[in-house]
Amino acid sequence: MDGEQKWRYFALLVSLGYKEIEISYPSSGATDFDFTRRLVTTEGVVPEDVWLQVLSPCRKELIQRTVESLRGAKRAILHLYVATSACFQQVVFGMDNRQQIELAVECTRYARSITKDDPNSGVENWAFEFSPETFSDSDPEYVVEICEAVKKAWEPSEENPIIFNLPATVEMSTPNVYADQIEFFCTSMTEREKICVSLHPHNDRGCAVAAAELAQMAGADRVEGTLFGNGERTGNVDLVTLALNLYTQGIHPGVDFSDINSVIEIVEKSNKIPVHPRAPYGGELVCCAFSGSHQDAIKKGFQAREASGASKEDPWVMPYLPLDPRDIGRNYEAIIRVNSQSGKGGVAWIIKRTLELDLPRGLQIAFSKIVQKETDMLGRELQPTEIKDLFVDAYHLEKNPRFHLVDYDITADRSASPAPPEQGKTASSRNLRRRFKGVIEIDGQEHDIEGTGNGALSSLANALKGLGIDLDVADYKEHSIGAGRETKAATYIECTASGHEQGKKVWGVGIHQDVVQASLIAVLSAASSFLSSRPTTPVPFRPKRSNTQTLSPGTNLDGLRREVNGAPSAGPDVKEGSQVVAKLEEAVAEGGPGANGMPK
Ligand SMILES: CC(=O)SCCNC(=O)CCNC(=O)[C@H](O)C(C)(C)COP(=O)(O)OP(=O)(O)OC[C@H]1O[C@@H](n2cnc3c(N)ncnc32)[C@H](O)[C@@H]1OP(=O)(O)O
Ligand SMILES: CC(C)C(=O)C(=O)O
Repeated sequence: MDGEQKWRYFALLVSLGYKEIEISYPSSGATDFDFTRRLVTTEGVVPEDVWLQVLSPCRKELIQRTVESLRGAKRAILHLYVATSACFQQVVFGMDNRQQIELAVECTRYARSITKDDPNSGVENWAFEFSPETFSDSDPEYVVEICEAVKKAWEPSEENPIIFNLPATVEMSTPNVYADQIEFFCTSMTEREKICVSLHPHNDRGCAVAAAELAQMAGADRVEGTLFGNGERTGNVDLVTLALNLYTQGIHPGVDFSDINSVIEIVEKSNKIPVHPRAPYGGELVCCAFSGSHQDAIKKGFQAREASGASKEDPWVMPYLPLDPRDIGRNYEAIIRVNSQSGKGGVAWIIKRTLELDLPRGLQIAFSKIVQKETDMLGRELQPTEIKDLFVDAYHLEKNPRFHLVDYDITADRSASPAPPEQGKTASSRNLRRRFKGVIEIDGQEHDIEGTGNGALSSLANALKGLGIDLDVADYKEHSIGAGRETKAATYIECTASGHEQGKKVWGVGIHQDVVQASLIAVLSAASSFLSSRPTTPVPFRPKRSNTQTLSPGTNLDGLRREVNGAPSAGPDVKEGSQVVAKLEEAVAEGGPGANGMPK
C-alpha cells in the first residue's frame, strides 16, 4: 500500500472500532516512516483511545528509527520479534538459545531505554510487545524461557502489561495443537497478570480461524489478524470472520461490520486483491441460495418469521442463513438466485419480492416449469427482472394478447329456477344462478359474450364455451396487494379443460382494484394461456357485437368475411382482417367446427 491507501485503510479500521492498529514497519523505508509521521503529526486523526503499533526486528539501529517515527504520539506499542524455532536458529541466524536470549534481552533493554525510561521520547504512553516468531514450531519450554527473560528486562505492570504475541508464523499443526501450546504458555509463565497473551495465526492449513478461536478458549487475551485475511502466503487470520463468528453466537465483537460492502470496497482497492465471492460473511455469494431445496427452506423461514411477528431483536432462526443479511448491510434481494438447479420456492420468492404476488403452490409449480425451460435454454442464471418479465408475460399481466375485458355485467339469471335445497336444509326461494353479459376484445375486436353459472366465474367460463374454450374453474386463491386506497386484489385461478382436451390445466392471474374484476381477468388470462397451449389452433372467432352466430359444417363464410372487414364481401381481393376468416375456412375445409362451434 502507498501512503494514501494506508491513510484510507487506517481510517477504516478506526471507524470499525479497532483500538490497537499495527500501522507500519517504519525502518523499512520512506513509505512506512513518512506515513507514521503523517498520522502522528496530523491533528485529530488518531483517536485518544487508539494505540499505534509498529514493528521492528531485534536490530538496534532499526529499533531506534522505529521509535523516532512515533515522536508526538499519544499511545504507542513497540513490537519486536525474533524467530525461536530450531530451524530459524540454524538456517537464518546461526544462533543457539543462549545467544538468542541475549539478543532479545539486549534489544528489549535498549528499547526500554529509549521509550518508557526516556522522559524525552515524545510519546505519552508506551507499551511493549515481543513475538517469539515461529512460536508454533518452537520448543514450548524455550519460548517460556526467552519470554521470561524479556519480561524481566521490560518490567511490565498489571496496569501496563507486556504483550507476548505467539505466532503460528507458518500454520503447521491442527488448531487443537496450537491451542495446547498457548495453554502451556499461559500456565507456565510467571506473573500472568502482567502479561497480555496475544495470538497471531497464519492460514497455511486453512485453519487460522479455528486456531484463533480454540487458542482464545485455551487462555489467550488478544488476536492479531487482518481484514479478510490478507497477508503473506495464505494470509493471516481473518478478523471479519472472527468478529462475525462471535456475532452469530450472540456476542457483540465490539467492531462494526454493519456496512460490509463499504469495508470490502476499501479493502479491495487498498490490497488490490478481490474478496473471494465465497469468503465467509463478506463474499458476495454467501447470502445467496441457488439450489431449489435451500431456496424453499429459506422462503419458508422468512414466511414463518413474518407470521410470528418477530422483531430485529428476536433470535435469528433461519434455514441456511447464519445471520440476517441486513445486519451486515446486505438486503434480501440477492438471497435467492435462479438457475437450472432452482425450484418453485426460489422462483416464488422472486415473484413475491418483485411483484408482491404470493403464488399458490400449484401456480408456483406451473411457473417454475416455465422458468426451468428458460434457464435450460439459455444455460445461465436468470436475473430477478427477467423472471418477473417472464411471469408478466406468461400470465398476461400487462396485456392479455387475446382477450381483454372491456365491459361486463353480472345479474341474477332470471330464466333459472331457484337452486334446489342442500341436503337437510329447507328449500330457498332465492335464485343463486348468475348471468354474465359482457364485451371482450378478442385480438383487437370487441365481441359480446354471455353465459350463466353459479357465480361470476362460472358464468364467464360458460360464456367462453361459445368461443370453443371449455374450461372449468378448479382452484381459486386471492389476496390483497398494498394498503389503503391503493389496495388491489390479486386473484389466481386454475382451470381444467373439459371436452377432448380434458385434464389440461392452466393458470390465470388477475390484478385489479375490484376483486370480482380481478377474478374475471384471471379467467381470461387462463383462457389465453389455454389457447396458446394449442400449437395449431387458430385464433378463436366469434362474430362481432350483437351478431352472435354459431359455426356449423358448411357455413357460408362470406357473411363473416363482411363482418371482419366491415365491408361487403370483397371476394378474392380481401386482404386486411381476413386472416381469421382464412383460418376458419381452413378449419371448415378440414371437417368443420367441433361441437362447441370451434374448428376442431
Ligand atoms: C514474520 C514477519 O512477517 S515479520 C515482518 C517482516 N516484514 C518485513 O520484513 C518488511 C520490512 N523489512 C525490510 O524492509 C527489510 O527486511 C529490513 C529493513 C528490516 C532489513 O533489511 P536488510 O538489512 O536489507 O536485511 P534483509 O531483509 O536482507 O535480511 C534480513 C536480515 O535481518 C536478520 N533478521 C531477520 N529477522 C530478524 C529479527 N527478528 N531480528 C534481528 N535480525 C533479523 C536476518 O537474519 C538477516 O540478517 P543478515 O543480513 O545478517 O543475514
Ligand atoms: C512478527 C510476527 C508476529 C509475524 O508476523 C509472524 O510470525 O507471522
